[in-house]
Parts: sequence; structure tokens; C-alpha cells
Amino acid sequence: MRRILVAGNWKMNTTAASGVELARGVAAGAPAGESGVDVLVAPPFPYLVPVKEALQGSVVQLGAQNAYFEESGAFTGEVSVDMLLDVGCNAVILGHSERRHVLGETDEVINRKVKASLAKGLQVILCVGELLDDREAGRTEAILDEQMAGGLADVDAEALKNVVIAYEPVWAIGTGKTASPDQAESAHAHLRKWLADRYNAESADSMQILYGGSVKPANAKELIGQDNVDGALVGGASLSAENFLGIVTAATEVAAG
Ligand SMILES: O=C[C@H](O)COP(=O)(O)O
Repeated sequence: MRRILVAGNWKMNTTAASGVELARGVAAGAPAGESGVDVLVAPPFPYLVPVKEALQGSVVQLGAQNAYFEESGAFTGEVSVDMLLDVGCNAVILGHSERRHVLGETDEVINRKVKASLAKGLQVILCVGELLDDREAGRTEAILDEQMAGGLADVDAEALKNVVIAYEPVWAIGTGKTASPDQAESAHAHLRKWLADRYNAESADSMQILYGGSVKPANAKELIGQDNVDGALVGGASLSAENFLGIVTAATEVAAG
């Protein structure tokens, strides 16, 4: 049985003070003991250290929202995988649609970041997802295949064990429009089949595939309850401890069967 992961992507939000307060709230309410649900928050880079301190003693893991593929040197403004590990990050979100479509990241760049992170033992949450035009033109699966093949190029089955996939239909991100449970399940089942074809049945079966796109406490249980949905990557609702923990509670209920 796959574990469930609920990850909060704070994006470019919070201040040092509000981020610490949010982290404390999440830490205080996250399920202690064996719930079958892992919880992670990904604050902006400047707040990784104070948020890590606020999470001390809790089960909540720390993630980053990006990483650069070079180890060190003259790369102004970039942050290396070693730096993320140094401040206690457990994971990094890569290939988010905002990095693809707002900041122009290509599959090739994302793949270099994926490989650099995996080489150092940092867990990767690799995001994939189609634009509304793609969906309306019937290209959803082709886009997912292209992003999976590009992002995971030269990643073998062993390295893949440290990868989580997040399916985030771009038209559902921050729009209040959620993919229906059927739409999510269908895309996730397709991604799992892609993994079985490209790798093997074991890799496909064990992969955690998260759904992201306007997940809220009210819709989380039905989405996470789908056979091939193993958790959520949450944006807007992760900025309130109450809402984020509501999603964690829904996930815990799914895990309890
Ligand atoms: O990384 C998170 C996703 O972009 C979802 O964001 P959202 O929950 O605000 O729609």
C-alpha cells in the first residue's frame, strides 16, 4: 500500500513571521504516530531556516520550491542542491507549471535539476500537467508523456524510487476549478501506465502520484480517495494551517480506509 503525501507549496507568499507562525500551526496539528500520511511544507528560500526551526520535533518535512543543477560557482541568484540539504530540506519541487510557463523552464533544464537532486539523495516532486488548450484539443496524455519522458530522461529505476510525481492540470491551479475525481483518476492511471511501460510494474505500483490544482478540505477526500491518487500538492489552501490541516485530516481518513 502506497503512503499518502500532502505537500504545501507556499509559492512566493508569507513573511518570515507569518511563515513561522504557519509552520508552527501545521506542526502542532500534523498527525503524530502512524497515520499513513506524510506532510511537507515548501516555503520560499529565505524562510527555509526559520521554518525548519519551527518544525523541529514534528513529523512535518521541509521542501524547497526549486534548485539549480550546478554544484556551486558563478550562478547569481541560484540555489544548489547541497545548499538545500545543508539547511535540512527533505525534498524539492521541480518542473512546477509556474516555472515552466511563467519562467520558461524546458524539460531539458528540469531534467538536469532532477538528476542533480537525485544524485545527492534529495527527493524530487516532479510536476507535470497540461494547459487548458491541450486538454480541449485532446492532447492531455501526449503532453504528460512528453513531460515525463523529458523530466525523467536518464533516470533509472533505482533513482526513480526517490521521485514523487505531481499531476497538476494548469487550468486548475489557483483558479478554483478542480479536476473532477474522474479526470484526476484518469490522468493518474495514465501516468502509472507510462511508468510501467518505461520502467516496470514495481516502479509503477510504488510511485506516489499527487494531485494538485485547487485542492481544499471540501474536495480533498474524494480526490485522494481515487485509486491512483496518493496525496495532494496544495497551493492556496496551504497558506492557512486550518485549511491545510483539513486536507491532511481528509488524507488520514482515506489512509484509514
Ligand atoms: O503547487 C501547487 C499547485 O500549483 C496548486 O495550487 P492551488 O492549490 O493554489 O491551485
